[in-house]
Amino acid sequence: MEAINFLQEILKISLVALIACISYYYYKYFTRENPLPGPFPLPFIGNTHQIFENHSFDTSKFQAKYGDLCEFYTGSQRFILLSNDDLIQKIMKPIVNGPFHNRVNDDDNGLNEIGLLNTGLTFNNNYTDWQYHRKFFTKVIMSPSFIKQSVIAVQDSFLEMEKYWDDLGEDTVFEFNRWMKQYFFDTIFITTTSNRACALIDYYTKVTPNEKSDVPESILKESSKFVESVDAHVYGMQYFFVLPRIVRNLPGIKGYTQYLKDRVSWLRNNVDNIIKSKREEISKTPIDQKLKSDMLTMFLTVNTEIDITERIADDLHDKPMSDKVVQENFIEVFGGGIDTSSNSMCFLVGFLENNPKAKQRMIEEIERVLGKDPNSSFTLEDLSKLEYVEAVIKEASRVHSIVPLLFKKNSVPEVIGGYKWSKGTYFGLNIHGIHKHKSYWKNPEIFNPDRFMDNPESKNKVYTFGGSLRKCPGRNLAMMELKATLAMLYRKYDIELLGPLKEHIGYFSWANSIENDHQTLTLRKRVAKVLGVAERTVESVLADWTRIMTVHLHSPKILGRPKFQPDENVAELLHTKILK
Ligand code: HEM
Repeated sequence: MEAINFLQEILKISLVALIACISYYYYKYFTRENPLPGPFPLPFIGNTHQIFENHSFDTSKFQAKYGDLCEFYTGSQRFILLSNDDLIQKIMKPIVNGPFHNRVNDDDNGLNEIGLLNTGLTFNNNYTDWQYHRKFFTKVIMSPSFIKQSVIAVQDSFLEMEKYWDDLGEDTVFEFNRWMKQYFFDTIFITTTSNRACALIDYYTKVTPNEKSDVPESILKESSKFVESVDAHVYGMQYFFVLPRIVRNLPGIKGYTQYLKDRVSWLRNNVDNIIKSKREEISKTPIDQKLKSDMLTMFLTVNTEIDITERIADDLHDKPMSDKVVQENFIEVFGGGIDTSSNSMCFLVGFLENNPKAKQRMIEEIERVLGKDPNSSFTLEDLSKLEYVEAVIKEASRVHSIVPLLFKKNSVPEVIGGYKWSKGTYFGLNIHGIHKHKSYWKNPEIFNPDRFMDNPESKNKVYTFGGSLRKCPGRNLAMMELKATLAMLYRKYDIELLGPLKEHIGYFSWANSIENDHQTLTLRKRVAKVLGVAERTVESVLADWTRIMTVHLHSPKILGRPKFQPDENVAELLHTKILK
């Protein structure tokens, strides 16, 4: 009897606590600053249940129902949704330490839980730290010399991928999204570390389980886990930011929350090992020998006696970077540069295959600028002449925004949309909605790259890479990679799309839409047997990769300088032996 009474008391107290929480939630809701139209939120979860659809974070329906200036809630966090260009102008201004510099609050519990707050770039609210890290990205990734070097890496990765495609044969059905993911992973890895990641060969061995690979299984497994963990990291950023703590810890969801945490922590440990290997490689390099100029070497040598960064450091940051800081920045490159580029390629192929005229015009430009021989190599200068290809990329990213929603918050009270907002208000910039807004775009639903050729000003209205000082630092690299990949694919292959890509839009689709979906196609070489020399080239490039196989993700055995410098070696192969 006593036990029942006790339980009844507990129940009563819980009920009172629940009613108090709900009352407080709605008290805050009904007394909120500048009430705007928007869906009515539920206690604890807000509108989270209305936002998720098909694994997507879809806010366009709010714009359709409530207009260009409206609101929604995730948990108790309110977001002001801005869906036209005029509303975001002030936020997108590049102002030093400006009022909209940060994306999240200093005390964001989700990002804190997964260790992403105030580290690296994306969620770093400490302006001086952010500025210092950003310098590396700007000086390295945006620099023409880095991009030039990357043009070679992209061509090498493509050659490797083609070799696998050739082996699979023309009637094979390809899951293009998966190939693209591995391809961009390998490309980014080699340009940032000078080492090979083996993601392509790992995927190839997965689709051909009966074939024996030269690469040890342990390395392939490691590579797989690395790719999976980068995915978890990108997805985790959004998951922990958007989902309220109470939802993350619900039975059934909690296990997944833990899985994401475990993967991110695996990634950190693994990157630490890569850093250690690189440190050792650097320390074993004779003083009179030039160090490689990859991004990781720059991070590790800054403010040391062997600094190769040409004084990137400043008075505020005159100490070498700790492994922890290097790790965070290094992971951001992967987080920012793989899904975005591979998803872009999938949408590009989807649009081009459904728009034969645009495709034809693009192929003509590629052949005119790069020459008719589909195997000839090209440079950054060549790529810069591909104006129509660039228009195609911009238009595809307009019709299907790769990052459809951006978050910004104000650090001081600000006026937006005619309302004064207290500091710490969250603004959701509905890029998808702005890219399709009828007031700015004629026939916005139609894929028409000509709009960028006829009216170059249109490009200023596209926010593929965001805006403000935080505009994507990987944009030059990404644009080069997309142009190069489109050129290599379309100068050689006829593509048959076997099914439409589902129209996922929304923030979560940034990482996962293509993962949940499958873009299947077949590839047929247009100029099938012209290869001759080049076919041997592919073989020799691969043979060299195999010889330098001791250079892999993080094995301590690789320490010391490999006999071959993969980048220089392949570059030499491509540019001296083959092209001359
Ligand atoms: C098609 C490819 C890409 C797209 C569409 C894309 C898009 C974006 C967008 C929209 C932002 C947010 C900007 C803002 O808040 O206004 C961003 C930020 C960022 N991107 Fe990219 N990106 C791409 C490729 C890359 C690559 C290749 C890298 C790295 C090598 C990269 C690294 C980053 C980083 C580190 C940030 C955070 C910058 C900061 O907060 O200062 N991205 N990107």
